[in-house]
Amino acid sequence: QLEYPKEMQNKYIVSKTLGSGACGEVKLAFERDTHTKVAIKIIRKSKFMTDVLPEMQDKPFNIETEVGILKRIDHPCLIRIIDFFEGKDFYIVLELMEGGELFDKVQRPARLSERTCKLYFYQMLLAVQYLHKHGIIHRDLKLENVLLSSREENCLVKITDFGQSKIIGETSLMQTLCGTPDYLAPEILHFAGTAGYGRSVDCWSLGVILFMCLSGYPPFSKKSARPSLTEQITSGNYCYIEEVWKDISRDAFDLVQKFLVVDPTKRLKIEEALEHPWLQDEHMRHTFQQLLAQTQNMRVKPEPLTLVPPGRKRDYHEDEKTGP
Ligand SMILES: N=C(N)N/N=C1\CCCc2cc(NC(=O)c3cc4cccc([N+](=O)[O-])c4[nH]3)ccc21
Repeated sequence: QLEYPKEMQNKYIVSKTLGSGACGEVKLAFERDTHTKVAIKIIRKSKFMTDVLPEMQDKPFNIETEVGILKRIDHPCLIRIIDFFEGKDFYIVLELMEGGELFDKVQRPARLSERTCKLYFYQMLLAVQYLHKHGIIHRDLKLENVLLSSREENCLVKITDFGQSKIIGETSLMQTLCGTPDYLAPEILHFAGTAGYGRSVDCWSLGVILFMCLSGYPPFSKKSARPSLTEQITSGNYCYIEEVWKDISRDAFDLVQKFLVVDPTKRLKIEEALEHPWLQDEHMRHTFQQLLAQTQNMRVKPEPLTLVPPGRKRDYHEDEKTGP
C-alpha cells in the first residue's frame, strides 16, 4: 500500500490482484466516493531501461502516446481509461472487465462455440475498424489483449494494451506524391505501391486470433520443429488438423484463410471481413446490439450508496421521505 501514489490512494482503495502480465499486474480497486469497482493496470517503469539508458530516466517512450490514445478513443469494444497516476510505476485506472482475458477461455480443454467466436470476433473487427479510421495501428493484437466484460458467454469484448501502437498521420511520401513526378526517382514510385500497408499487420493478428478461438490451438508454433516458426509464418504455412476443423463451418475457415495471407496487399481488409458471409448473421448482430443497449443504460453514474450513519436507527418511514 505504501508504494501507491497518495492522490491515487485518496480516490481508490486498492484490493486483490486480478491478473498479471509481462509488464505488470492488474488490481481490483474501489472508487471511494461512488463505491464502484474498477481495475488498475500497473505498468512497471522497466528497470532495465532506466538502469542502462539514463535518458530513459523519465518514462518508457510509449506511456504518453499510449495514455494519449486511451484518452482519445471512445468505442464500446475498446478499453476505457478512467484515471492515470504516475509514482514508482504507472497506474492506469480502467473499467472492470469481470470476464478476464480471452486467452484463458481458449486454453485447452476450454473451447468456444462457433457462435460465441463469431460474436467476439465481430466486436474485435469493429474495434480495429475504429482504430484504423482514427489512424491508429494496434500492432500487438493477441488473446491476452482481448478482455471480456462479464463471466457470461454472451458479453462485450474490449481490446486493450496500446503499448505497441503507432499513429499513422500525414507522411512525407504523401506530400511528395502531391507534386508532379517529373523529377521523381522510380524507387519512390515503387515504394509508394506498398506504402500505407501498416494496418494490415492488425489483420494478420486477427486471423491468428480467429484461428485460435475456433480451433483452440495456434496456427504457427514451435512445437513442430520443422519448418521453424519463422518459416511457417513467412510461408503462411499454418498447421491444419482435420480432426479439429471438421466440426467448424466452411465459412469460418474461409475467413481465417483470407486473413492468413502472406502478401499484405492481398490480405483481407477489415471492411471486406465485415462483408464476409460468416459475419452476415442477423442473430449475432442483434445479440451485440442488445449487449450494447444494456451497457448504455448502466453508463448512467450509479447512485452513490447512502450508508446508514452508525448509531442512528432509521424508523421504517424515513426512507419514504427521502424516496426517489
Ligand atoms: N502494456 C501496456 N503498455 N499497456 N497495457 C495496458 C494499458 C491499458 C490498460 C490495460 C489493461 C490490461 N488488462 C486489464 O485491464 C485486465 C486484465 C484482467 C484480468 C482479469 C480480470 C480483469 N478485470 O476484472 O478487470 C482484468 N482486467 C492489460 C494491459 C493494459
